[in-house]
Amino acid sequence: MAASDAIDSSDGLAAIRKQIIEQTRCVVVKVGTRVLTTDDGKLDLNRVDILAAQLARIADTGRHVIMVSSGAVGAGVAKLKLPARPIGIAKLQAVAAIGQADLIRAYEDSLLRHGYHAAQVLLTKSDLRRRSGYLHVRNALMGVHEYGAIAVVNENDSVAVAELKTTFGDNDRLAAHVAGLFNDALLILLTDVHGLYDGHPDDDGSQRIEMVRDLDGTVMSMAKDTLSAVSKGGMEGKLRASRLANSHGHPTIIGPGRQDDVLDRIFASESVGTLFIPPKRTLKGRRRWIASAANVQGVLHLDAGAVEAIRDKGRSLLAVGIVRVDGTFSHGDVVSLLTPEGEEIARGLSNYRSSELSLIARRSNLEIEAILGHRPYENVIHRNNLVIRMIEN
Ligand SMILES: Nc1ncnc2c1ncn2[C@@H]1O[C@H](COP(=O)(O)OP(=O)(O)O)[C@@H](O)[C@H]1O
Ligand SMILES: N[C@@H](CCC(=O)OP(=O)(O)O)C(=O)O
Repeated sequence: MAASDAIDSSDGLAAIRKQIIEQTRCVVVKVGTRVLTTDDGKLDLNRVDILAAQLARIADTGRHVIMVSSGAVGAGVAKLKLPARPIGIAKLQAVAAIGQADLIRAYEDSLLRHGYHAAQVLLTKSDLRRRSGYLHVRNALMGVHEYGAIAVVNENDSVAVAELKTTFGDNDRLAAHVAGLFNDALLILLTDVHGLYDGHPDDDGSQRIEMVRDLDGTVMSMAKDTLSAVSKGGMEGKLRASRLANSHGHPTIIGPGRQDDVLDRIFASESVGTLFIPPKRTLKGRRRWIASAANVQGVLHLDAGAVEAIRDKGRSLLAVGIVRVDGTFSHGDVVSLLTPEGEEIARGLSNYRSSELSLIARRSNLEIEAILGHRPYENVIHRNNLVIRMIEN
């Protein structure tokens, strides 16, 4: 059972926290560059040590613990004594590769003092796009846990060219995707503030929000980021990652990474950071992958009748309701479904490739065989392979 199935959000805050911790079997902790860097720009080995001790205590309870750690670029800049982060992608990639060695060594040294090995896992989003890659990453992370080690994940910066065009990728989001590989997971995003504030964190009147039940536009608008050279995602990125994790059924906590006992306190169910509670209805397994991890290969523009059929009546998608097909895709690829107004309402696995779909769009099932010479499927997307609305990028 996913944690969210049993969380009654009418309970008091303390009871909800307790219930979430009791139900958590897998913990994904993400720590940002700001938390891991000392004032003089070096990798903060003391902070790694403090976090490692707490990760080990959580792992001692039998839970599957995964650390997603930024800081490779920062560590590389410090090691090479560069005056600032380089600008060009190739140089950034090289600096990340050089700094990653220090980062993983710091985790290995610290975790080993508490009886755990660190396992370096470098991922790009494309590793999760194919269903087979998604399952392999999950199996590898399970294997690391079964060997009694703790995975330390970072984006594979030196090869993640697509994500790197303008900036480094976003580890908050990567962490939400990693949590999405498992059931009963809790995502913890550690940063340099105490959680989400209801105004700018530097304003005296701003208050920490303890719990968010519905991560809607009003909550999103609380992010007041002025992005720095050090971190790229900002609070908005953390909120998007929280919403993604929530859509998988995973509670998320944005908490203070520089508080020495932050993880111990979270696992003692204390009111630390901001807790985001998932909705009761969430996605599982393959449908979760379709909605958020898979690469979208094409777009189907639907007419109003098709929108009504799939959204309101729970039907499969038929060719007759497709007005236009964009993109080049194969049978089994994930496509995005748009309303006549251009709004994305669903994603699904197409039974037909794009060249076939362009020919049979707007046509009834009776005509398909005459056009294609065969009709392998009754529908273009079966309702079991269709995810309506609960889409997070
Ligand atoms: N409403 C808000 N509440 C708290 N922090 C906010 C808010 N809006 C923007 N921020 C900023 O978000 C920053 C944390 O995000 P980020 O810079 O990405 O950190 P990290 O390196 O830890 O990933 C904080 O330092 C803070 O200045
Ligand atoms: N992968 C990069 C960090 C990317 C990232 O998301 O950074 P941050 O916003 O500090 O969590 C690195 O290790 O430097």
